[in-house]
Amino acid sequence: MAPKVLVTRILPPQTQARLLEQDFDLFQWQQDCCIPRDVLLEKIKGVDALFCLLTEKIDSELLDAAGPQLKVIATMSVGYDHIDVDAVKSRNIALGYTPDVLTDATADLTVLLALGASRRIKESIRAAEDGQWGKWAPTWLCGSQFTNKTLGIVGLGRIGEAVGERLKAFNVGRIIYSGRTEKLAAQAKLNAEFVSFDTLLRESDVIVVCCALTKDTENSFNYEAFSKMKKSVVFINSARGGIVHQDDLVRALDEKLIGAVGLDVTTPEPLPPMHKLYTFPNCLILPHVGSATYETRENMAGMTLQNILAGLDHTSLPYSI
Ligand SMILES: O=C(O)[C@H](O)CO
Repeated sequence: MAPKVLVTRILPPQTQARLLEQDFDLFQWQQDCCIPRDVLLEKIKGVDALFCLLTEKIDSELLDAAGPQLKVIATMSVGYDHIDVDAVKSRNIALGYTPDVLTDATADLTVLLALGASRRIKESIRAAEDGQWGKWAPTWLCGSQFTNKTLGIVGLGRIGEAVGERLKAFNVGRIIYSGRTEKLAAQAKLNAEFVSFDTLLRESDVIVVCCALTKDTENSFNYEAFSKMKKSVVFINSARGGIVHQDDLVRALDEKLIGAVGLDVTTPEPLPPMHKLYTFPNCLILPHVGSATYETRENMAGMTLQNILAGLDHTSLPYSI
């Protein structure tokens, strides 16, 4: 009998074609929006494999609704804070994700945000488009550059390291990082120093948040943290919105405690268009597009399908959590 497989979105074209070639009893959500929770809870019943995105909360309620035959869950994401990993593992369900493949795309976008925020790209584009472009003037729309500055990386994992490598090319003077543990190989490659979170906050000119969202990192960028930063700091988050206490970020911007902000992630997502964060000229916000290149998304989908096939085959997942 063909395995029952639930896929929560239409996939990038090559993987979508491969999916349709499989001998699956397939339910695939066809609309260009997230599958509603009630539909997911209904459709999960009796499935053998779930192909999900970071938009679906995978918790005990969902696993109970699925039933004991569920063999594998594969998320098309490297982050898995939307998944109750203990609940999945305690049911002996194989769990897969997509590490490595989105490192370059996400690091590229993090650098783009850092450059964009520090060089006032949002104000510059608006000025050009809104007819405020007057004659060249010595200090109009000046930002700051990275030469000889201190870069602070929060979380020197794959993406943090790739961001460090890229920003090195902009002649930063010093790279410091914080995190749970020292990362000796990456540290040596970047000539970086492991410092406390407090030191990183106080000494960085540019802070990039590249860590996972966990109980320990949740809301770690709060008012107290913003108060310790240099007033000129460029603060970038391309990891997860929940790492930042967003109301405190608004307050810090209001009180001009920080220089410029670049966010690819917020709470909630999507961030409502009327949100106060959009009103700050020095706060650049993108709609969670870190991994959004055709190449990367196709690779992520392909890996997720490989995980599903392995899980259904009772072999170990090629990319397992
Ligand atoms: O976790 C992930 O895969 C990323 O946030 C998607 O861009």
